[in-house]
Amino acid sequence: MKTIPVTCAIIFHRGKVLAAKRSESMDLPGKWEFPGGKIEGGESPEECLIREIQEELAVRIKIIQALSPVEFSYTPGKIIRLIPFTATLESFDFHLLEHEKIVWLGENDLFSVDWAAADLPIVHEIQQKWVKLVEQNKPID
Ligand SMILES: Nc1nc2c([nH]c(=O)n2[C@H]2C[C@H](O)[C@@H](COP(=O)(O)OP(=O)(O)OP(=O)(O)O)O2)c(=O)[nH]1
Repeated sequence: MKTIPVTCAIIFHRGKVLAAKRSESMDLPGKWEFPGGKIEGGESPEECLIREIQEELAVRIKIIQALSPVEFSYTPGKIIRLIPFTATLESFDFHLLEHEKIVWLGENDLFSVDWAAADLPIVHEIQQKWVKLVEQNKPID
């Protein structure tokens, strides 16, 4: 069984988190996710995530903490290991280079988008820890 490690960023800003809609040209078209991507040879999960966010959204992030990884299989013989990290923004000029759109979700609308199945346990974890995570992922002025 092949396991593919994929990192993703839960980006907090002003008490909300960023969700991104996968475009028609991506796998799982139309599903919502936390932006990120597959780990490439030799890089750490954190290096991968900083690179992916720059490539997909053209912003810089600061990684704050790891959440619980999720393993999920969409196709027989292939498991995705989704490795989430919370993060804050270090630059703010978004360009959607791959996704169809982005939205900022607050505590009460976390489940208002059609999440990719692998993301659901992560969204539950965020909801459970919401107040603490918002506090821990505030930029220091
Ligand atoms: N980035 C990301 N991928 C997710 C999430 N949830 C989820 O099931 N996936 C799946 C979708 C894809 O099958 C896989 C990640 O692939 P990707 O297409 O984002 O990775 P990548 O940018 O490195 O793309 P590529 O090498 O295939 O071009 O993981 C998520 O929250 N973020």
